[in-house]
Amino acid sequence: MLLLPPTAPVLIYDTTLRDGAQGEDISLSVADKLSIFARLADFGADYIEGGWPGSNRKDAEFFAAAASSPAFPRLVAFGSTRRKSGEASSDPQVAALLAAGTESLCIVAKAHRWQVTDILSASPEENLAMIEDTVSFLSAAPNSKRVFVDLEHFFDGYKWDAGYSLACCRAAMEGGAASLVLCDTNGGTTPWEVAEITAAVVGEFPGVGVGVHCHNDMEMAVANSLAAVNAGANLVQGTINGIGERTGNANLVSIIPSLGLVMRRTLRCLPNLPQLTDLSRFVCEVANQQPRASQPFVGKSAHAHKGGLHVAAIQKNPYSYQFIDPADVGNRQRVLVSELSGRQNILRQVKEIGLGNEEEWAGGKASLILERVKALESIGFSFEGAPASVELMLLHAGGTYCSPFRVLDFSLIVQDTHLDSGSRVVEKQRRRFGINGADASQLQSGSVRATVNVRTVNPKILLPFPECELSADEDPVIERLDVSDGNGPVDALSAALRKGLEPSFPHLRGVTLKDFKVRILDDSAATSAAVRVLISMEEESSGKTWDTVGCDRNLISASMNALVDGYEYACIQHSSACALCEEPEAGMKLQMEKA
Ligand SMILES: CC(=O)SCCNC(=O)CCNC(=O)[C@H](O)C(C)(C)COP(=O)(O)OP(=O)(O)OC[C@H]1O[C@@H](n2cnc3c(N)ncnc32)[C@H](O)[C@@H]1OP(=O)(O)O
Ligand SMILES: CC(C)C(=O)C(=O)O
Repeated sequence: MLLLPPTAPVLIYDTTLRDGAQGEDISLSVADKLSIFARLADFGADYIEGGWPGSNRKDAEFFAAAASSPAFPRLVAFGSTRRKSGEASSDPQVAALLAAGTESLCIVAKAHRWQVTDILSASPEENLAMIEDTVSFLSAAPNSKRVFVDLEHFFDGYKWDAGYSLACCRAAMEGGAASLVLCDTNGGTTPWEVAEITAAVVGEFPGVGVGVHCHNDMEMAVANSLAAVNAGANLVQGTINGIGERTGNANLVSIIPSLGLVMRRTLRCLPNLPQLTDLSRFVCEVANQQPRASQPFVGKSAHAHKGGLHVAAIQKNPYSYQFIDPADVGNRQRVLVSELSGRQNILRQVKEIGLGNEEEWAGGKASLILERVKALESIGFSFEGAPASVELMLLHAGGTYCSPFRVLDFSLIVQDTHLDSGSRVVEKQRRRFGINGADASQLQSGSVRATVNVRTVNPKILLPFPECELSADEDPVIERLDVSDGNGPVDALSAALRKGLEPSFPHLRGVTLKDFKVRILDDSAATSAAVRVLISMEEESSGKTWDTVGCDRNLISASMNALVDGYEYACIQHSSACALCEEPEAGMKLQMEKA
């Protein structure tokens, strides 16, 4: 039987700054912690565990620095029970906890008989005394208003000796604990065990706040947290993106929308749910983690539809293949184009780009593009990671669009002149690194020079240049031959192409090549295999990024194709309006056709 009515509020207790920081490769500076704390407070987390002030200087400094924040009352300092055979009043770690000055404190206490005797090497009775003494000492301190007790190994302990684990709860309550937090410390408990045990604790301590803290070792941390709430828990501990010790903690980014949108529980942060995606990405950024595309709710792929049947259905009703509106969590629906697409995938893109003439597209053009996509994917292209290339393919097929430039030819010279005759090239190159002090700059050997011949629109006929009138000897289309050196072939080609384009499209100066990925498609064919190149570019001023694809047996040609798409997409991001014509694209087409 549930103690709390189904709509009862659930408290969100974030431990990103404490348990999250226990994740491998996560190291947060005081400034990082302060920035995450501020975001969590804005988002509406009820409690924010800031760290363990008795553990290290950085955590102690964090609490001192956070004291001036208006959200300080929601900050929780974490520590443990006093050491065995000591007193809470003289335990330095307990003192550090109080020195943090927070209204809320949290202590970890062992709640598994075997862990107490064999790991803590204390008697079961001593452990109970450690819990009660520490909680009552902390609760009696002038500023501390609430003490959470994290009952470590609780579920395993309950299965081992339920009477003892419940005695730990009782000791905490007698000390004055505000909430009993049941922990699946090793992450090996199933959701049905969590539900049964939580219900038993809720039944044993009616009216007492019961929380849950789960680890993800069986990938059950979210399910276990929700099961505990369903069984009567009213507080969930977890971290943003599920970072934490070993395989991580319960992921609040999944728990919060599940509680709010599916289980219909009242949450303080619910009105801010549309900030969830931003919050998740912000924490990734600060914690130096790559956002996971498949992350539920907030990942890039979380609402991306690929299968043709799915896309056809969501055009009729988005809920045919999604259970929430992505905007509820600050994310967006996406439709991918690939060999698994149907006509509706193409028509949806046509609509999104705003190509117009949708009837003509539905009447046959969409099928032609679909066939082209399938044919190209069968020889190695992949369009789902390159939506800008798809958009350009559609624009070109649209009939009114004309490329802002054309590459007429290009060449590359790769030269390494520092090689001794008779020495193997690789050995000579490796020797350059020396034994000590090799650094990345030494990875550059030889030189690369690219030449690109590009035809583009004379900048004089492009806005914002006012002089539309070209003199008789001026051509509306110019051809430029540009040469550039680079760190590698792609860098050199990219630089030479930009040189040719920048006079007509000055905004390209703010565009950078962000990522370059090469995939060998048939590795058994070794150097004769086809290669696929995916390129990401970013416009600094808007932060907009786009991805393009190229495929060829020749790595350089594949790269050049992806680069050309990337720069073409960049050129059309801003008005390249032709001053000779009201319609920019048609005007451009006219000029290019004249040439
Ligand atoms: C389940 C969890 O995630 S709990 C949080 C875990 N987080 C962390 O450990 C991060 C912060 N930790 C630290 O900075 C350090 O480990 C400290 C400061 C806490 C302890 O470091 P040290 O004082 O050097 O302890 P040391 O590494 O020698 O051993 C740990 C001690 O803690 C004791 N201990 C472990 N759990 C508890 C507990 N719940 N209550 C009291 N003491 C405990 C151990 O028995 C051991 O003491 P012993 O050697 O006397 O038996
Ligand atoms: C301290 C507690 C909450 C913990 O991290 C665990 O038991 O996993």
